[in-house]
Amino acid sequence: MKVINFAETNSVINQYVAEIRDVNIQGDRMRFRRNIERIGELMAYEMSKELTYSVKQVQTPLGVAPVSTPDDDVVIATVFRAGLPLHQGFLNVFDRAGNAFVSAYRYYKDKECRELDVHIEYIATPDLTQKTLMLVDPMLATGESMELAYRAFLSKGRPARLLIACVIASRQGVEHLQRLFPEDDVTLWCAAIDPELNERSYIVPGLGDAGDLAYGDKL
Ligand SMILES: O=P(O)(O)OC[C@H]1O[C@H](OP(=O)(O)OP(=O)(O)O)[C@H](O)[C@@H]1O
Ligand SMILES: O=c1cc[nH]c(=O)[nH]1
Ligand SMILES: [Mg+2]
Repeated sequence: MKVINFAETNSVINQYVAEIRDVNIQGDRMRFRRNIERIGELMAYEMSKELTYSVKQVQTPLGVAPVSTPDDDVVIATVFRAGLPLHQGFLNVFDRAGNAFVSAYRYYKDKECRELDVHIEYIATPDLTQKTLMLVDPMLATGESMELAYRAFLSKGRPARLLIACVIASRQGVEHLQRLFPEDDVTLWCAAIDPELNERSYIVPGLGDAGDLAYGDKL
């Protein structure tokens, strides 16, 4: 798997990442969601450069203009709930894309919250056969949710290409995906890679719980 980390490049993405991490700013839920959406828009733009293009002749009122546009049949796929603002950012760019969703939640098996399981309960997707699948989820912590989501989507057709995007990844999550995708035909785009997971499998320094920050506490 190839890894592209936008934190290694100077761009305005870093400003949005700073704001979603900042404990004094992230409490503004609308700003938090919109910042993730904006990161999605910018990532989608960068990822659009990796698609397959061909020249089409476009009839203008005054003549014919050759324009190189993407030919990929894109499906944007995400994981409820935290994935929704990132998904929207991608959809703002690839506005004709298909859309796929799974619900996955991290479930602690013990009272001390040390043993984690991920449950997938709901899936809604178009046929993914021969599609360019963009799997987007803001947090890549252990990597379990991303792997299970991918496996669930595979049961609905084998895509021609897989592109993965997240906002904050942990080193461990990246290594998890590298084991899952040893070939260079899959690329992971992320806005930062953090060094650690804590004992509850949260990314450190990370930003906290992305789903709660975007949509509020849950029981
Ligand atoms: O790599 P992992 O260890 O599997 O963790 C990553 C998952 O955690 C977040 O979802 P969460 O389970 O917090 O659900 P939520 O979106 O409902 O808050 C995030 O959106 C990922 O799906
Ligand atoms: O740090 C983390 C890990 C998983 N999910 C989150 O929202 N944050
Ligand atoms: Mg969460």
